[in-house]
Amino acid sequence: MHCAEVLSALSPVPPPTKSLEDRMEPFAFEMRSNEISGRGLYATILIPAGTLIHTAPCLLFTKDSYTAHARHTVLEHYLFNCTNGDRLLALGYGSIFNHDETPNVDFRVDRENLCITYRACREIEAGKELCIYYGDKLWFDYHGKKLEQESSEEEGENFLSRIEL
Ligand SMILES: C[S@@+](CC[C@H](N)C(=O)[O-])C[C@H]1O[C@@H](n2cnc3c(N)ncnc32)[C@H](O)[C@@H]1O
Repeated sequence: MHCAEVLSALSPVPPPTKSLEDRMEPFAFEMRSNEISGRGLYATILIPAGTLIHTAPCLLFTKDSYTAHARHTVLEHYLFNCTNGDRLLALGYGSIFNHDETPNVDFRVDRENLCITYRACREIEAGKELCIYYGDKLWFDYHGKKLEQESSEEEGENFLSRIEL
């Protein structure tokens, strides 16, 4: 018996059922782009209400580092608010959910564990875009609606702020 066969007999490793590429892709959604809202996430299967769709690990920007640096960069439109003024940048697909005023995905900001979870808040048909609610003050044209002007004190207050655990 060759050495490799002995090792294989001692600790058999089941062959992978999917290619590495398939295993790295999300299961229930895919990313697509359009000219109006850029990249977004779309259901590839029927997603039942309450399904955990994604957990995004996050990078922390303290309130001070946000105020001094991040708010002056493209990150301003990607950061999620924490109740203490800190901000989280969602990694993975967490920053790709677009906004809808009747969202089909709810999110929870978990400052302690530095993650954000996204759940279907109703049943979502295959092909539908997965959207969250950013808040009342939008900084982009939403279906032709007038944009709210930001005041300096309020800047960021309603952006991507939802429920913090
Ligand atoms: C958190 S990012 C979402 C991902 C973004 N679409 C991308 O390609 O990076 C927020 C940005 O997406 C765009 N966006 C999100 N929801 C939108 C909507 N309903 N209509 C138009 N643009 C939207 C805006 O440009 C906004 O600044």
